[in-house]
Amino acid sequence: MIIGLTGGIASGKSTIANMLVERGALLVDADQVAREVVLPGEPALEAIASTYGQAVLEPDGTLNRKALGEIVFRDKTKLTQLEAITHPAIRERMQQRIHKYAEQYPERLVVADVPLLYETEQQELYEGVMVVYVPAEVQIARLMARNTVSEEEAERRVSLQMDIEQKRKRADWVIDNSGSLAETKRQLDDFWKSKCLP
Ligand SMILES: CC(C)(COP(=O)(O)OP(=O)(O)OC[C@H]1O[C@@H](n2cnc3c(N)ncnc32)[C@H](O)[C@@H]1O)[C@@H](O)C(=O)NCCC(=O)NCCS
Ligand SMILES: Nc1ncnc2c1ncn2[C@@H]1O[C@H](COP(=O)(O)OP(=O)(O)OP(=O)(O)O)[C@@H](O)[C@H]1O
Repeated sequence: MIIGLTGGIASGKSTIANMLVERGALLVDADQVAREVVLPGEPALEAIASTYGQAVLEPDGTLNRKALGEIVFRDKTKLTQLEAITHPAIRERMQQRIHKYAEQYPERLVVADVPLLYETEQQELYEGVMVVYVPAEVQIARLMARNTVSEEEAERRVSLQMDIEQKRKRADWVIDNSGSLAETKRQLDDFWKSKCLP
């Protein structure tokens, strides 16, 4: 079984993905793949440097993610431009990895953590989509704490994605992560049992 895992920024996707891996799922993480396609030598990194300038590179030639984030999260046009550079390569690698896992381990759950799954209309690629839900104000508070950004910056990053209430409505399974981690784990146990996973 191959499922998509999504939610809003800082809603807890990685936290939930790790819990599913502890239970035996195999994970393919779009944020991780997004990091791989911009490693030195990759065509996407060259395109980024020529589009945004040398200031988005570290002295050793790797991507300065914070600098690029500050440019693109401030300007939707620039973010769309970055997505046009990176998304085709991310999507291709994700699909290769997902199908390799599914063929190699047909009895196991394969989870694709894709933050922009609904924004990029990828729901049809999966047998179902699990949405990690927290209200927007919790998202903003957790984002401020994790990334040490201002409330204004956190609100802006949240507003660049589809509203989390919309994602919740489209979900096949909703995990409410606004309570304790133990409560979240209990919901995942119920999901695991309902799918008769080993
Ligand atoms: C701008 C970049 C360099 C900032 O890197 P940084 O290390 O600070 O953040 P990180 O990659 O860990 O992303 C954190 C979160 O930001 C959000 N986010 C990332 N990219 C986007 C985007 N294009 N649109 C909206 N939200 C986004 C996601 O919720 C993601 O989980 C990076 O996010 C990036 O390369 N984004 C473009 C590729 C992309 O769309 N990735 C999303 C997964 S497909
Ligand atoms: N139930 C919870 N209670 C308190 N804090 C939590 C809970 N779940 C996650 N967190 C914290 O909230 C922050 C966001 O969680 P996480 O990094 O898993 O989100 P994410 O959806 O993967 O984020 P991103 O979209 O930015 O990749 C982290 O600092 C995490 O430790």
